[in-house]
Amino acid sequence: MTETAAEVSRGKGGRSMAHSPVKIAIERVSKDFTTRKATTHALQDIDLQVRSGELVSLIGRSGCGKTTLLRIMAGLVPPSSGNVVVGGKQLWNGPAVETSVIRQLGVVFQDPNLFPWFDVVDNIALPLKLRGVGKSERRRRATELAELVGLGGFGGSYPRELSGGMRQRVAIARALSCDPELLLMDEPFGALDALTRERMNLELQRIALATEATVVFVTHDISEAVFLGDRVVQLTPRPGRIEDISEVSFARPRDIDVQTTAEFGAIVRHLRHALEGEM
Ligand SMILES: Nc1ncnc2c1ncn2[C@@H]1O[C@H](COP(=O)(O)OP(=O)(O)OP(=O)(O)O)[C@@H](O)[C@H]1O
Repeated sequence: MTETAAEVSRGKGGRSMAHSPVKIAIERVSKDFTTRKATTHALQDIDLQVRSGELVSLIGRSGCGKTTLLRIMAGLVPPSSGNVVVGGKQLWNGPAVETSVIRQLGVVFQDPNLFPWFDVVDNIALPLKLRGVGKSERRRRATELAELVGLGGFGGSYPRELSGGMRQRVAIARALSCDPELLLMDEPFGALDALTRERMNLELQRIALATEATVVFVTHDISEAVFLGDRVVQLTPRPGRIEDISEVSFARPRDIDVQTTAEFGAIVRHLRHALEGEM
């Protein structure tokens, strides 16, 4: 972290996670993809701890391995080496995942992946259905979550009747339906226009504070990363290694106007220079 960014992160009176327990620990994780033609070294020796209730943004140039790292954390792609420990339990056992750990996770991708023939409530309730929760209880919970993500009154609407931002809210509510302790998000707002994205950033912050979820958030957008993150983790180009971790200590809830402050600008500039330095 540069001196400027370090100075910015001190003295803002933001929340400190130093004493919260570690929710997810990534320990010397490396990942190679081997195809018939070549081997791609996607990630190398990633060490990162995210504390309970913390919101960590993950940035880096295209192809540096952000999605791969998130998918390893989500139990979707096994690491080639290293460990992922969630709430003290090992996620990966060779290529197999520990299902009790997976149950602590909620995952949101850029594409909301909703079922077109289910209404909002049924889309949100799907993970509960898969876990055998009874119909009235899952509809009650899904309706509550629809309210939480600002979709009160849209429970009976179908995905085709919703805007992109509303669909993404459904995906977030669905990810929250099983009360995940850890929310993993891969460019969830990447396809939205700038204003909707700004609103969704505020919503996500509100939801994260309300649910006390720990969040890891992948984005290409430096301002979004700084606005949302307690820390911004930057990966190097392939193979992805941790290049920089910047602390962002603005108090929460953050107002969108924080982006106009000199301190915010200084952190964004620091990260932009670090990314440009990699070219
Ligand atoms: N299933 C796969 N098989 C082979 N190579 C893969 C596979 N998945 C990812 N890769 C390679 O791993 C590297 C990292 O990809 P990844 O999608 O994680 O990057 P990223 O940082 O998320 O990129 P972007 O910002 O463009 O989404 C890339 O070189 C990619 O081609």
